[in-house]
This record gives sequence, C-alpha cells and structure tokens, in this order.
Amino acid sequence: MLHTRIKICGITRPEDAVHAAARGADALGLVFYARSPRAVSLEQAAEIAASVPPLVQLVALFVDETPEQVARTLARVPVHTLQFHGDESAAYCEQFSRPYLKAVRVREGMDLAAACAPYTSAAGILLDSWQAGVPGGTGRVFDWRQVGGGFNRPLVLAGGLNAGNVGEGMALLRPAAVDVSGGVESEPGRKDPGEVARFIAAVRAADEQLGSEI
Ligand SMILES: O=C(O)c1ccccc1NCC(=O)[C@H](O)[C@H](O)COP(=O)(O)O
Repeated sequence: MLHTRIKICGITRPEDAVHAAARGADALGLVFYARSPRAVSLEQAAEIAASVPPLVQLVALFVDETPEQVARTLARVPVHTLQFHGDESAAYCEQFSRPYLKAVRVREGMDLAAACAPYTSAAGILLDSWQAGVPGGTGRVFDWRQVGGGFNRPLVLAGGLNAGNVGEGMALLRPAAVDVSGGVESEPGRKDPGEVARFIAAVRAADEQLGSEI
C-alpha cells in the first residue's frame, strides 16, 4: 500500500507535537521566521524537540536566513531536514550538509521546471502557494494543474491543504509527501487535535484508494 509522508507544520507547542506524532505524522515543521505567527524561539523549539518520539523527523524552516543563524539553530535543536522558503541558492542550501526541501511557490504562468532546476541536490521540492509578501503558510491552494505530468522531482505538496481536499491533490499529483499548517489549526500556531486526526485519516484513506489503483 502507498504511504504518503505527512508533515504537520508550524508546530509551536509540545502537546501539538506529541499528538501529531501519536496520530502518525512522519514529520513536524518548526518555523524560524520571526514574521510568522507560528514562529518559535530556540528555547521553544528545544522544548518541542524533547517531546517528540524517536524516528519522527523535525524540519526547520527558514526564509533567507543568515548561515550563522541557521547554524545556531542546528546547534540547539536536533533537526533532520531543512526547508528553505526564500530566494536561497542551491549552494546556500547545501552548505549545512543536511537534507533540505526547497519551497517553490507556484504562480500562474511561471516556468516551474526552471524554478526547480537549480536544486538538484534537494531531498524534495515543496510546491506551495504564492501570495505577495507571504513566504509560506498562506492557507491558499494553488492551481495543481500547473504541475505538468513531467514534474520528475520528489514532490511535497503544500498550500491550503485540509482533510477535505488532500485526497484530490494526492490523486492528481501523487506526491511523495503532503504538508499542512493552517488547515489543521484552530488559530495560527495552535493545532486542532481533531483536524490533525481528520487530515491524517484522509491521507491514509487516499493511500488505500490510490494504492489499490496501482
Ligand atoms: O507556516 C508559516 O507561517 C510559514 C511562514 C513562513 C515560511 C514558511 C511557513 N510555512 C511553511 C510550510 O511548510 C507550510 O506548511 C506551508 O507553507 C503550507 O501552509 P498552509 O497553506 O497554511 O497549509
């Protein structure tokens, strides 16, 4: 059967991390971008990390951060994967010697292949929605049809996902992973246990359905 990986992003509280992991999330995202309502301090991140069971990946998100600050974060928080949401070059992303996801925000009419081409070293490309001045966590769905059939990179689908639409996105794009933040929240940064459970159940149901179609 398929096993689409699930990342619950924008975790700000240990209890939300523990619940998401218990429900089967494969990865948890911590936002180190001060302008986000989901931003966490190093102290908060270390406390959340200490609450996470083994083998659940921690993902640290940055937006055009200084390498020094990224290094300070990695020295304090046991992060497995990095996620870059700004204009970071491939060389910038590679310097930390960790698996990384490069976020590409999909805009109408863009050359998606060209936008993704430099990041051949990325563990995956996270396709997200574009909104002026908002590097991520928009709560908006982009036009999935813009991702042509020739998209041949490990895909993390993000942007406005929720329990009601994630199955459709999986059927259309067959991503390696799905990523959600706003769609499982009661308010920015506060995950709703019921929504998290419903989202994970919807992904697993889609895995079952799509797996049977192979
Ligand atoms: O979540 C944020 O507030 C955020 C802020 C700045 C950069 C990235 C951010 N989130 C990155 C993610 O991976 C989100 O899960 C992704 O953008 C999807 O968010 P949503 O549309 O709310 O599900």
